[in-house]
Amino acid sequence: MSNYNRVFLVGPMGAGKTTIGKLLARGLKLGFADSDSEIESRTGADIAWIFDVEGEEGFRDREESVIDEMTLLDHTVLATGGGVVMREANRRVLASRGFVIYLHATLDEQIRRTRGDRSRPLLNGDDPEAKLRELFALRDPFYRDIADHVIDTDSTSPKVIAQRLLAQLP
Ligand SMILES: Nc1ncnc2c1ncn2[C@@H]1O[C@H](COP(=O)(O)OP(=O)(O)O)[C@@H](O)[C@H]1O
Ligand SMILES: O=C(O)C1=C[C@@H](OP(=O)(O)O)[C@@H](O)[C@H](O)C1
Ligand SMILES: [Mg+2]
Repeated sequence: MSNYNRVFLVGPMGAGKTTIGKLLARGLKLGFADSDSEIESRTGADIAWIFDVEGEEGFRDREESVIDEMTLLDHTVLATGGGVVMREANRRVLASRGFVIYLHATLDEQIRRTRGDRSRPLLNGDDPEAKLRELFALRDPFYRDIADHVIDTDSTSPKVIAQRLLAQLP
């Protein structure tokens, strides 16, 4: 994989966007950014607080404006949040401004990797598994739609996935 200027990672919660993004950025000698971290630092509050006080729509408004800016950062691997594809404006800028990688994970693996983690407010309800299933059914077609490359993340470590991406990508 050479000559990548802007790489955008999309996929469901637990796919490893944040974890693999950092490793991939190092391998590509690019900077790393995460839209969720940027939203938190701009707001001065964590995502759970934003959902609590401003609701999901408040979070999505913040996300849309951060995505519009961050998709213009050169020499950067950008990890997005799993719900980024729910807004058409985000899909449009992601698809047109850089190389989009869909980190795919099966529902079982999403469940395993997010279990007990209270930092994802959408999974704090009574039935996080049903929620992940519902979100994945809705979002998977969008991830596929905007992806330039899809990689399965189920069966191996973030380090190996990053190495595979470095070797596989055109
Ligand atoms: N390929 C993988 N194999 C095992 N665990 C993983 C893998 N990718 C990520 N994880 C773990 O899953 C959790 C969620 O990863 P994270 O990078 O935050 O995902 P995302 O940003 O896509 O929601 C973390 O605890 C991380 O260490
Ligand atoms: O799927 C979603 O709607 C969300 C995913 C989270 O990011 P990760 O996919 O990095 O966990 C974060 O943006 C927020 O909790 C909402
Ligand atoms: Mg993340």
